[in-house]
Amino acid sequence: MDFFKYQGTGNDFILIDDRAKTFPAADQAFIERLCHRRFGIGADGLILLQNDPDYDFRMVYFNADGAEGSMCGNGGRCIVRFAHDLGLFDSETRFVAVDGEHLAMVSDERISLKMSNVSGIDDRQGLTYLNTGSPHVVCFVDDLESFDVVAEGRAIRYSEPFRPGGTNVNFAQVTDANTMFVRTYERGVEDETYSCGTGVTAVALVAHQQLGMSAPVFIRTIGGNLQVSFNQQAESSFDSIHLIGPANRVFAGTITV
Ligand SMILES: N[C@@H](CCC[C@H](N)C(=O)O)C(=O)O
Repeated sequence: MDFFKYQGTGNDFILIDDRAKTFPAADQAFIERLCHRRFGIGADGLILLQNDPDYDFRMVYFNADGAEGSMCGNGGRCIVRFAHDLGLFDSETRFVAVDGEHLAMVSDERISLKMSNVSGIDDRQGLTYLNTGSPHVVCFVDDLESFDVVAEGRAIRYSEPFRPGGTNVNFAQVTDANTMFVRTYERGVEDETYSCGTGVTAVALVAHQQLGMSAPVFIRTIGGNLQVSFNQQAESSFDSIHLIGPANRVFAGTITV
């Protein structure tokens, strides 16, 4: 079975062309092993590209723990680059994922992915929570470089307000009038990732609502730079949300296990 490794600002994924629908998608232990950084290929997640009668393709996402996940923004940008590399479309595409329809545009350097609309930014026991296709908490901190993202993120991820499903946790620091530095603890990876697309999208919307930042918000992550544009419909409702940044193939290989 052939696989392709892609990364989007350091969030890395195993991509499988599963248009024949032969991949063992129900085998959580197998997917977890493929994502394992020592016993497998190593990745934050695994993504299947499947046929769909109404779209250019269907995206099925699995977290590194092998369980099928919610929407993955960086994975969405990577599967768009993968589909373009496969010759499935020229410059614009329309695909379907767990949270519905997505449009995307490809340029040489960047992928612009239209995210699902967001309605509602909640306060859960003093923590800011919203869903951008995946659930996210957003916390503003002062010295993010030295912040213990894993310990602090894990504590929130498993805390009572977010049971039973948990949440991803983003820590953000203002670096200038329209730029944030963001680090993310990711549910289902159960570690800090180099970036999280639905996470930086959540941070951008909260930065607009609470700090007055205007679209597009520029986000620096450990893995690279992203941009989030959006339209605010009402107090905490947003549409025309686009996650913009690079996504590239790293290598290809064959699964023999
Ligand atoms: N890295 C992804 C988020 C993937 C899903 C997340 N781990 C979850 O389980 O909610 C992204 O780029 O959005």
